[in-house]
Amino acid sequence: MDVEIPQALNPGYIGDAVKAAVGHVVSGHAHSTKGSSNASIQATAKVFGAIQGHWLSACLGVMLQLKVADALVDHAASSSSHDNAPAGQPAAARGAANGRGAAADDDDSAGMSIQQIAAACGASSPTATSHLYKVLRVLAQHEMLDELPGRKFTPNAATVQLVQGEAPSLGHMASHLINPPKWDAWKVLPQAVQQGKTAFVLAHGMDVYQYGELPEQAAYGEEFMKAMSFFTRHSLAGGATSLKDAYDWAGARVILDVGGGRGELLSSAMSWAGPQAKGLLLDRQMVIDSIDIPGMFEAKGVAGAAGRLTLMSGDVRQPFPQQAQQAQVDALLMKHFLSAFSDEDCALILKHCREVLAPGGSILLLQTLVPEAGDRQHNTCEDGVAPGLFAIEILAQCPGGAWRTLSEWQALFSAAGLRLAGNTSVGCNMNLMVWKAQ
Ligand SMILES: C[S@@+](CC[C@H](N)C(=O)[O-])C[C@H]1O[C@@H](n2cnc3c(N)ncnc32)[C@H](O)[C@@H]1O
Repeated sequence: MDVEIPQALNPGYIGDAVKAAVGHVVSGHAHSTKGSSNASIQATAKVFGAIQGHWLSACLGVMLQLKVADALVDHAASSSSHDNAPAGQPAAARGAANGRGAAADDDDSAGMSIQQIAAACGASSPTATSHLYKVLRVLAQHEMLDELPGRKFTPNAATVQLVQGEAPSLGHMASHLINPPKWDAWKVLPQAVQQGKTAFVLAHGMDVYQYGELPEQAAYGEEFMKAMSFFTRHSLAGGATSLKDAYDWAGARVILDVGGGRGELLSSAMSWAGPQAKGLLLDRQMVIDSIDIPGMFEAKGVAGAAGRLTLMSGDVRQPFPQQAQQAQVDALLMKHFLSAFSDEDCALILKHCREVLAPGGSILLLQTLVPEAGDRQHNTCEDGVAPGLFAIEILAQCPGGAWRTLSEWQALFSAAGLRLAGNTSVGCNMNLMVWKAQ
């Protein structure tokens, strides 16, 4: 049924006086036409969208830091276990299934009241509860959770993903990306751009990896690693072609993952390559020390992983360790890794990569591609990742780094004597680029 919205309440309604004023400001003429005023309103809407994106991110930061998603999902799970609803079914869905409606106010299981949430999040003074309510209300308007009548909230599909538990999740990724140390960097972005510096270094006096190695930032470092493990698994999900099908893994006897994190990708590659494959992983010492071989490799069916795996610590700007030099690598993986380095460092790293490749071996570059200039169709990936914005996130954190366009990668690789032998979209935001010696 169509409902007529009174003009005064309709945000799309703009009175004639306002139209005239906007037309005057934009065109410099008092006699604005309808077309020009609409165009200017649309342009204004884009600017407000950009401004408000920053505020929405700050509100999401509140939800993450106060662990609101964890409280809501825990509450829904414990409510579910108290009645005969199917296990794991959220309270709201259960209310609907019972025929009482999800918004049953008197039913403690139909969502959590703002007072309960505030108490669980350490924000229980009346003013804090009122602040939190307003933040959660706007997050509900943006579908991060659902609001019910009576200032109650229930988890939805996004809330469930924002839980920051033991297993790597979108919650860890979101918290990592919008946590205070990163905000410090965004605050000084204008100066960093003007001075050609790295914003994170300007804000903290060190790069993001050095920061994560500080003993007092252990939780930050751990969250970063969980965020990366989540993003690897996520980026390769969905899409028309899977990474498993996009490459002849059976032909890879030796696989090296450079900057491979905790082995999320290498363990999958080894499981696809079969029981004869050997794996090597190169990363920083603190990452190598945190790798759980049974939990990551054996769990994915890489039988006898400990005997087939070589874990190496080192800095990729130095020649790779001896074990890699002797390995004759068939498939050298780099996922969301090379993008952290400047063009000069990339040239050095590619030289080191070439030194360990077997004749005929391939470099498998897995990156989210920034669209080429003028290509507006690929501004946003299927999962909402905007590669051009992520490019700035990396630019702000990693000296000289940025996500790049295909032609920018081609320039770097061809200068290193490598040619593009294949480029396939794999997963929801990822391309597999295969490079071979020219
Ligand atoms: C963005 S993460 C990507 C990890 C993994 N490839 C993935 O996609 O999940 C970058 C990785 O590079 C490692 N790294 C950063 N600088 C490095 C360096 N100079 N030498 C070796 N590893 C480095 C980090 O420890 C981290 O594990």
